[in-house]
Amino acid sequence: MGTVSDAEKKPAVIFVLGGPGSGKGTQCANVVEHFGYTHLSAGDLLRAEIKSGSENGTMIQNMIKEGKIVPSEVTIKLLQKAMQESGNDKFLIDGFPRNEENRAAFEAVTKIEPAFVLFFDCPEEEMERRILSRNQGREDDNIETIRKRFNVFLESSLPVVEYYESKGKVRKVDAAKSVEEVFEAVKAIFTPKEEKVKHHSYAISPCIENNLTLKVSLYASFKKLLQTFSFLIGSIVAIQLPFISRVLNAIRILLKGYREELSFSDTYGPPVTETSLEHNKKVAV
Ligand SMILES: Nc1ncnc2c1ncn2[C@@H]1O[C@H](COP(=O)(O)OP(=O)(O)OP(=O)(O)O)[C@@H](O)[C@H]1O
Ligand SMILES: Nc1ccn([C@@H]2O[C@H](COP(=O)(O)O)[C@@H](O)[C@H]2O)c(=O)n1
Repeated sequence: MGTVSDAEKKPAVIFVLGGPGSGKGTQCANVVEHFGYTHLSAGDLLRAEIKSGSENGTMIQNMIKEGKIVPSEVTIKLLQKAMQESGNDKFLIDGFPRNEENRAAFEAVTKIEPAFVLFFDCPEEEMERRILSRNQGREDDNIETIRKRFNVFLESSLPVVEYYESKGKVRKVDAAKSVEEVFEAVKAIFTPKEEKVKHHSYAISPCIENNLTLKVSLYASFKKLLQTFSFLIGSIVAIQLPFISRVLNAIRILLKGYREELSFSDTYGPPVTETSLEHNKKVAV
């Protein structure tokens, strides 16, 4: 079996989908910061194309104003160019594929299948509220175009989500919560299973982790040593207990004898020996 050279390796792609204003761009920025992906927003690339004064600029501008979907070949070329220029090999492709044509054309042209689809699920009223207070000067952030975009999302974009759902590739997030809460759910999706078990969801830098591991293993070794030492001392004391008590008893008897001898000589003069008794007898006679 042949090996795949670096040049042939396909980049990892995650499609980020959800209704207009569901928070795709906001969360992609967080994922970039934490997980090193490159964020490519199809909408941003199209808006940049208008600004660049390209021949497609006017057509794109009109489509965006109407909330319509720009032909796939235009968007896919912009995405491919941005991927090549990024120098990265893992991408969050935000707001794409917006319809079945986008999806089929991307797979046919790039031969890339997404690793998964990150889908932000948000009620329409919440999305509308967010877009109307976005204040980024976007031509399509007005109530008339917003309604059109919602219809396009329901009719053309949701079927793409359903397609990937049938392939088991959709990771759905409740996007109606706060930015922080949504990111907690997103983080859980991007954190590999073994990491979650290892760190209980904490992200510890490898340096701190190594340091901690070293300290923990040193402490464990020291504790083991201490346990072995006290076990040894305990065993010696237990085994030698009869001997030790005999020695102590002997010492006690010796001391007792010595004490008695001392008190005898103090009260009655020199200790009574056979010779002195004999001497006393002699003196008495
Ligand atoms: N969880 C959230 N709670 C409240 N406001 C949010 C939340 N997420 C994003 N926002 C705000 O809502 C607005 C839309 O968010 P964002 O631009 O990320 O959405 P989007 O899905 O990328 O939209 P679009 O598809 O229209 O580009 C922004 O002003 C953003 O600050
Ligand atoms: N695949 C796409 C993505 C976007 N568009 C057009 O851009 C508009 C804004 O998109 P956002 O993702 O920034 O909300 C969108 O309404 C479309 O007109 C597109 O054509 N194809």
